[in-house]
Amino acid sequence: MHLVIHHIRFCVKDSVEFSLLLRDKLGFSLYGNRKSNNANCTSGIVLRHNNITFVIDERNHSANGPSDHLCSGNLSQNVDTVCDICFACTNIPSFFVEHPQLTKELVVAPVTENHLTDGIVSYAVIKSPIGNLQHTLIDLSKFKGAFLPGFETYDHQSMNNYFESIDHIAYALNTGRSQNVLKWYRELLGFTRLFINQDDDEEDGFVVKVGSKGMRLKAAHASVVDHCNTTQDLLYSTPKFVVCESLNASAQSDQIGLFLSKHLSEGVQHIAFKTNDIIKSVSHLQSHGLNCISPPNSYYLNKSKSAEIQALKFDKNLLQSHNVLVESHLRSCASKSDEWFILQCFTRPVFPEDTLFFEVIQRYQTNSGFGAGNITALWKAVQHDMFKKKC
Ligand SMILES: O=C(O)C(=O)Cc1ccc(O)cc1
Repeated sequence: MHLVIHHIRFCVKDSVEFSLLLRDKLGFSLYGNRKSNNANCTSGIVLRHNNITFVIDERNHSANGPSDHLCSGNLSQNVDTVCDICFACTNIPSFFVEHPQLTKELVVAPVTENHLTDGIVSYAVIKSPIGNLQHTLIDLSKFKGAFLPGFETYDHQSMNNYFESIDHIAYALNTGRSQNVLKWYRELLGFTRLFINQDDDEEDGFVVKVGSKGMRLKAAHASVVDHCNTTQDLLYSTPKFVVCESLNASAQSDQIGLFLSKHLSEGVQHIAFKTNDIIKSVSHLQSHGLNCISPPNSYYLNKSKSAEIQALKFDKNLLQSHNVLVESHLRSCASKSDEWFILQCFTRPVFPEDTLFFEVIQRYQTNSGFGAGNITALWKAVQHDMFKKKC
């Protein structure tokens, strides 16, 4: 099954406030709203930024949204959170036939076909293996309407261009759970393992260890189809997940443990936006008051990092003032084809519970992996940032 992320749905206490943050600080535009008979309804705000679409719903314990489950529901959340990652795909009925393991308990809404004036929409909703998160599968190949049935859309000329698409989504998991979560995505949605970098071991994943603390990371991506033109196209729109677990099951003293205790379950820890000009993107965040995490002081002072930055012909001061991390592989001679670099910057958490954060990533000649050095630097920076209040 070929999957593309259609939208990500959030469930928050105050949808207007979170939408304002996304609009003012991250440059999202208002694209639509869920139609409602209630004039005061603030749920179902649709925001767009290039190829990224978010739907913002409000937490609600008494009513769980319209009963048809079409990109709604799962609102009974105790904290602000990502509650649904919706995949556009085709052939949903055969997906269910091929996966008899999808028992009733795992299906939130069975395959439903809606015949509308704008065409036909088929969808189903399944529970993901992760905490409070569900996946909507939606087939819009026979739908000619704007966004989705049940939503009204607006013209949005003021489209910003700070981010192009979603590069990857990271999940925070309980210790020991990565293998089962990846197995679920492999067996049900046909994901394949993606190696984080050359130090990633098939079984053990990529381990970051600083002192007695650390985390284990593994990654996977959805299968790619062969009707795209280039490998670039293939990975561009393909969902990619990174799963992260603490090395220490009882730790609340690390960022994964702290996420789990504040989020009250496993869930989406960060969403990475791809850009082709990280300085422009981060300048926008900074000038609109969305702070990014500063790497440790020693990061830019390190001699080999300075040499790496110089070899890439980047301005070290500019990178430092924008809190941008750098990782590269440059060949000094012969073929330039295996040169690559990754530039990354991470925002502070955006929810009141200090859970979800965003990442901005710029890639050159690498579509998938993550630099070992950048991950370790981020781990140190986040540890410092999250726990300095407690010191
Ligand atoms: O580098 C990335 O973008 C990753 O996704 C890896 C990662 C995952 C979780 C962390 O807390 C820090 C880094």
